[in-house]
Parts: sequence; structure tokens; C-alpha cells
Amino acid sequence: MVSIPTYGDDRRSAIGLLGGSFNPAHAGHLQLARYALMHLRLDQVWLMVTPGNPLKPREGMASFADRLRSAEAIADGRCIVATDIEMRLGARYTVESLRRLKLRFPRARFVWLMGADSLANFSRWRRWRRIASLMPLVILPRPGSNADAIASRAASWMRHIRRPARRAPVLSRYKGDAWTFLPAPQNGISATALRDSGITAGTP
Ligand SMILES: Nc1ncnc2c1ncn2[C@@H]1O[C@H](COP(=O)(O)OP(=O)(O)OP(=O)(O)O)[C@@H](O)[C@H]1O
Ligand SMILES: O=C(O)c1ccc[n+]([C@@H]2O[C@H](COP(=O)([O-])O)[C@@H](O)[C@H]2O)c1
Repeated sequence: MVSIPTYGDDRRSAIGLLGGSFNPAHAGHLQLARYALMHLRLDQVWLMVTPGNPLKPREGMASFADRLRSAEAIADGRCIVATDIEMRLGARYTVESLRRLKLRFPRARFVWLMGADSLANFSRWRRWRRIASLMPLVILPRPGSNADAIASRAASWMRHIRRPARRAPVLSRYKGDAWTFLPAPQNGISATALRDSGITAGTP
């Protein structure tokens, strides 16, 4: 089982964090991770499996072990790494996980990655303004969610720290208080649709 990636210890690595339920992991996650890796000039993307999204019901959620295995199955173990570090950090909310992660890897430069649907709901996350101050945020488009994301409460509140997408290659140099909406090819796939078709994080 993949545990704590050590890459962040070695040098001032630029690491994209894709937090997710991965119930199951799918091609949309992989596409996002690959695109971010290249366009943000990252050293790695960590598929950071959440012990449990505080806003999602537990019903229908596969076990942490199954979801981690599912994320490992799409990772390459080199540039894209699945990790159980959020479970190990022992925090329930992203804001606390990110704070602990920065203490654990003081030399790393983290960037928080998320799809447009997550930005649309971001203002419901615990201490979301604080999250935006902890590390740069990069939003990738997702069919059906982009207009809501741009019109969201969080996007409106953060408008003064929005950076143009052309700044994406240097965004990891910011300590926080910077975000961008990165135009990218879109993928309509979702874990919900996969579960509805019978594919779950426990499927071998
Ligand atoms: N097709 C996609 N395009 C862009 N971003 C995506 C896509 N799928 C997932 N993401 C992003 O990846 C992160 C983790 O997503 P998650 O594991 O919840 O998958 P999901 O497909 O959104 O799941 P569900 O349908 O169960 O809500 C979130 O930031 C989400 O916005
Ligand atoms: O901390 C919060 O309040 C919070 C609320 C909703 C979602 N999150 C995080 O958002 C990430 C994406 O979650 P999900 O379920 O949409 O894949 C994952 O890392 C969750 O822990 C975090």
C-alpha cells in the first residue's frame, strides 16, 4: 500500500494535490492530473484520498482501502502518486489537512487542484478562505459546472486574487492567495456515473 510519498522531503518540489473521494477513481481524475502536471510545471501530482468528504453521505462510499486501491490503479507511481497521507495526518477537514501537510513537508510547494464543481461548492467547505491563503488553487473545467463555478460565492470573494491562466506555469511559486481557472480539455466522466453503471472502487 502506498503510504507517505517522500518526494516532498527531498527538495523544493512543486506538488499538485488532487484531494478526492475516488469512489472510484476514473479517467477524469487522470486527465486532470496529467494536464496539471504539464501546464503547472509540477514535479508530482498526489491523488490524496480523503478519509471522508465531510459534505458527502457515508452511504454508498466504498472503504478507504478500496478507494486508495482505485486511485493507485490510475497512478503511475512516479509523477502521479496515490497517497493515504490525509488519513495518516488524522484531520477531518481539508483546511486542517493542508496545514499539517505544510508542516510535514516544509520545503514543498503545494498547489490545490480541483474541478469546477468543487469551486462551485467551495464556500460550503470549513474555513475555505483560510484554504485559499494556505496554497494556490487551480480550478480545472468540468462539463456542466463551469458557469456555476465562475458565478460562485467563493469565486466572487476571491476575485481580487485571481490570476490569469497564462500565469499557471509559475503559480506554484505563490505561497497562497492566488488562484486561476485553467482552460483544459473537458471530460464528462464522473464517479457517480460509474457507480450507477455498476463500477465501484471495490471492482478489481
Ligand atoms: N471529469 C472531471 N473533470 C474535472 N474534474 C473532475 C472530474 N472528475 C472529478 N474531478 C475533480 O476531482 C476531484 C475529486 O473528485 P471525486 O473523486 O469526487 O470524483 P467525482 O467524479 O466528482 O465523484 P462523484 O460523482 O461521486 O461526486 C474533485 O476536485 C473533482 O472536481
Ligand atoms: O474540508 C471541507 O469542508 C471539505 C468539504 C468538501 C470537500 N472537501 C474535500 O474536497 C476534496 C474533493 O472531494 P470529493 O468528495 O468531491 O472528491 C476532498 O479532498 C474532500 O476532503 C473538503
